[in-house]
Amino acid sequence: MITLHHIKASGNHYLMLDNRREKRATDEFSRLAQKIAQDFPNMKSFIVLEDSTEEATVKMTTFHRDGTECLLCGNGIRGVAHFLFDENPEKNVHQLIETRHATLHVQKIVDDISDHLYRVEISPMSLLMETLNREVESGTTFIEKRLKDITRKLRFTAIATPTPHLVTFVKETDGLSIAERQLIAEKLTQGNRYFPKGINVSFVKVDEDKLYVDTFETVAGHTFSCGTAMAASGLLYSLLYLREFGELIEVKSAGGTVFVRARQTPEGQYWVELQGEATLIEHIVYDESD
Ligand SMILES: N[C@H](CCC[C@H](N)C(=O)O)C(=O)O
Repeated sequence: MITLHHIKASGNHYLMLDNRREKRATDEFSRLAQKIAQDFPNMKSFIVLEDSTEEATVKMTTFHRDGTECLLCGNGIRGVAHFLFDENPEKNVHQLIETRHATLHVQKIVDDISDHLYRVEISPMSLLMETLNREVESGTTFIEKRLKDITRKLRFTAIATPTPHLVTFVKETDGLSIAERQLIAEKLTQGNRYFPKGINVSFVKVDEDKLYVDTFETVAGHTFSCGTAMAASGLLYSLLYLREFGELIEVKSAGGTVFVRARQTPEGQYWVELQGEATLIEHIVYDESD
C-alpha cells in the first residue's frame, strides 16, 4: 500500500508519491509510473518527492505515463509547491525544489481571490540548439525558421525549458486548419528529420497581448496545457514581439489561465516566473497488487 496525492494544475491530473515517507527504491519509480498509469487513465504524469541532496526542501522527479523521465513539469511543480506549503504553512515566503537540471524557487502568492496560487521559477531556458541535445555547432539557434518538409505556412522557434519545445506564432492569415495543425503536430512530436527524437510543439495565437497556447507533447500528445510550453511561449513573445522583459503576460490554454513574466540574469541566462493555480484533490491509498 502506498499513498498517492492527487493534484490538479491547469487542467491536468498528477499523482504524487512522497518517498520521504514511503521509502521505495529509486529503480521502482519508472515501473510504478507505468502501473499507476494503467489504473488512472486521466493521470498525466507521476511525480516522486525525495529528500534533496542540496539545500532544497525536496527533490522532485517527474515520469511520463510510459515510465520515461520528464526533465521538468511546469504545472506539476506548482502542485508540489502546494503540497509543501500545505505541509509547512509557516514557510510562506518561498521554498526551493530540486529538479533534474536546477534547483528552483517556488512561492505561494497571497491573494484575496484564490488560496491556491503559486509562482514558480522555470529555468534554465535556452535558445541554444545544443541544449536540445542536438549535435550542432555550439552557439547555433533556431529562431523563426521554416521547416519546409513539414509545412510552408509557419515559422518555428526552438527552446529548451529545459524540456525541448518548438513554438510557432499563428496568424489568421496563415489559414491553418485544425486538421493541418494536427498533422504538423504529429510529424513534429514523433521523430522527424529535424528533431529525430520528436519535440513538443505549441501553436500560439496572440489577441490583445494575451497568448492562447495549444500544445502537443512528445509522450502525452495533445494536452489541456503544458506548463513549460506556456513559459516558453511567454518568453518568446517577450523576446521576439514585445522586445522587452518584465511584463506580466496572460497565457491561456484549454486548462485555464496562467501568467508568465520573462526574465534574464545579468549573465544573459533566460528564465521565467510562471504563476498559476494548483489544487490538492485527494489522498489515495493505492494497492499496486490489485
Ligand atoms: N508537461 C510538461 C512538459 C513535458 C514535456 C514532455 N513531452 C517532455 O518533453 O518531457 C510541463 O507541463 O511542463
